[in-house]
Amino acid sequence: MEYIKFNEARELDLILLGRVAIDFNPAYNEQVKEEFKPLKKVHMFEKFVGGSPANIAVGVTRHGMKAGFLGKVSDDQFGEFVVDYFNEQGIDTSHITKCKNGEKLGLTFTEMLSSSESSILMYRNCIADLQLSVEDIDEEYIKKAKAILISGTALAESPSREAALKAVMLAKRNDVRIIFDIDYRAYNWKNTDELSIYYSTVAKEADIIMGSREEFDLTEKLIKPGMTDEESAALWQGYHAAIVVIKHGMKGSTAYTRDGQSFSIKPFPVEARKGFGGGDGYGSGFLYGLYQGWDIIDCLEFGSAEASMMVKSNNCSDSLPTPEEVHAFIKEEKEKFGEMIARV
Ligand SMILES: Nc1ncnc2c1ncn2[C@@H]1O[C@H](COP(=O)(O)OP(=O)(O)OP(=O)(O)O)[C@@H](O)[C@H]1O
Ligand SMILES: O=C(O)C[C@@H](O)[C@H](O)C(=O)CO
Repeated sequence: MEYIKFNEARELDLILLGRVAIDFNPAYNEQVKEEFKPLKKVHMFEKFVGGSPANIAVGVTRHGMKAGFLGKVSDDQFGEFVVDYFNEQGIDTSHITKCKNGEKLGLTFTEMLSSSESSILMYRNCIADLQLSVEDIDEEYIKKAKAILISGTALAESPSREAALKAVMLAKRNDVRIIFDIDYRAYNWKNTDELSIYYSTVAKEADIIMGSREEFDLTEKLIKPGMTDEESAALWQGYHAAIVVIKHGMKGSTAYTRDGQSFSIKPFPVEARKGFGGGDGYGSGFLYGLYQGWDIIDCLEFGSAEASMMVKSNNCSDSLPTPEEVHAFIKEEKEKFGEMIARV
């Protein structure tokens, strides 16, 4: 069954809007094998593009999809690094602009303490990505896409908040599907009422909503707190959502479709290096499957496999796999643990 229809005539599969940053992760390669350790003890870092929508842009592009990015970068070498990296990947950068008042890209230092403990130290003063403004949102560009993905981080502050809302409105009137990745990052928000106001505004317009249970709770705070997953899915499907994906970390995740069905998947067991990046692998893989017209359970399995591959890796962007690599990973895991390893 087809749950969502994309306008196939469109040149871009997906435009992603929002956060791009620089990740500094403890170096890990054959020459420099840094083990798990507190951040203060780390001597060498590797630099990567980071930020959830940026990572998903890389992920879907690795899968052969045509993506564009709508965002703001710093007018310095880190900004150039992002644009160069995106260009090398084949992401359309025509609508990435430079900040004019010295705002800087966020710097994220990841602490990897053990396979179940990781955290980030974030430098986000005078931040570039939240400078995206309504002038940057061009209707002609939005019209080129089958879908737009809004990262919830973009709603944290003006002027990015209005830019994201404008993009949603223009998508709506131009037959562009809206994907809302709630992408809650506490460091961006002043209070949870604001968060519920803006998240729910976009969720009401979205065709696909993806988030963790905690993220749905935050979104629903001013509507009806304490809902079950089934109640949340029904609420958003009462607006526009055709698919609502609710994640419960290691317990697994479920996609609720508008015809009242639900499909669940568990993570593939791996030795994780960090918790970050799982959601971006999941989103890239799930969306790829959806664009291929796969059954929802296959999209979920692919997303879950890609998530497991990403938590195992040392970064959230550069290691994003090709479809062949994800298929090979799934095959290997099934040979080891059985056909139903991730399926519920
Ligand atoms: N330790 C792990 N082992 C295997 N898979 C994992 C692990 N941690 C997370 N995942 C996978 O990653 C998915 C997304 O993880 P999580 O719920 O933490 O999302 P998130 O907070 O959106 O992640 P991100 O930091 O990338 O935004 C999970 O649903 C699961 O499939
Ligand atoms: O920005 C973060 O919260 C973590 C980043 O290191 C990472 O690139 C990411 O965005 C994961 O979703």
